[in-house]
Amino acid sequence: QMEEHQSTRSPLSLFWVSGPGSGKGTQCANIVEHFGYTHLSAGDLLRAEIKSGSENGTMIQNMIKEGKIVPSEVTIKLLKRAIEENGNDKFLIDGFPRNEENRAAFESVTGVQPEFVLFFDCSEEEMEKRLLGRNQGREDDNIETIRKRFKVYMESSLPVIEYYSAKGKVKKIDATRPVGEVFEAVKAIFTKAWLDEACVSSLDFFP
Ligand SMILES: Nc1ncnc2c1ncn2[C@@H]1O[C@H](COP(=O)(O)OP(=O)(O)OP(=O)(O)O)[C@@H](O)[C@H]1O
Ligand SMILES: Nc1ccn([C@H]2C[C@H](O)[C@@H](COP(=O)(O)O)O2)c(=O)n1
Ligand SMILES: [Mg+2]
Repeated sequence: QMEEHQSTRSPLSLFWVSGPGSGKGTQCANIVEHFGYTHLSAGDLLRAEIKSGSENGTMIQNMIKEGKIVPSEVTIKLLKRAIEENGNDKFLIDGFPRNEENRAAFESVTGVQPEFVLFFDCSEEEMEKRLLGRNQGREDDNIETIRKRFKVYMESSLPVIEYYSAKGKVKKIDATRPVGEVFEAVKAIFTKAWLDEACVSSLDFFP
């Protein structure tokens, strides 16, 4: 059982919840370079855990192959460690929260609420085409696993987007467009968020 609210730091975090193959990994380098966020992909952390030969490795590998969501306790421990080991105070957390359990557990363990939630809207047809053409040797880039991942996305991840949408926190981008156009839309959102933040700080300064 993880202790709650262990960390004294309260970094700014953004969640990035979108369908498999919608283009998150492709856009992250640009966001890191232009806006200074540290990109943390829950999927990458889980894959690294498999490679490291950890005791959970086989369980994680089997779940990823089946397109299932790994128990929150495991994923949050990895995210929390990555945040604590990093000196940055701005994190873009990709592929998380994937379901209601992920969301509620992260909140109760870290006490952190996302500033906003980035949502790449992309058709299933386009995402399937992209995943089948990805060619990065991922064990879940096969049509059987892809179909399972889409089902889990619809049933478990979309409700999380709806949850944040009701709180006015979702920034939606049409991700079906070419990479450059998607980045232009991303840039507009991050620039606005940056200006809003600067505005709040200057109000603090000149009350
Ligand atoms: N806007 C785009 N137009 C066409 N192809 C794209 C676009 N964005 C990404 N791709 C391609 O689609 C594939 C999947 O992209 P990427 O790995 O970035 O998706 P992802 O959202 O991170 O997926 P996952 O959730 O499975 O990690 C890659 O081969 C990438 O080159
Ligand atoms: N919060 C998460 C994130 C990812 N996973 C597992 C299940 C996913 O299908 C797989 C790949 O993730 P991706 O790289 O596509 O973001 O990793 C999870 O269980 N929980
Ligand atoms: Mg990815």
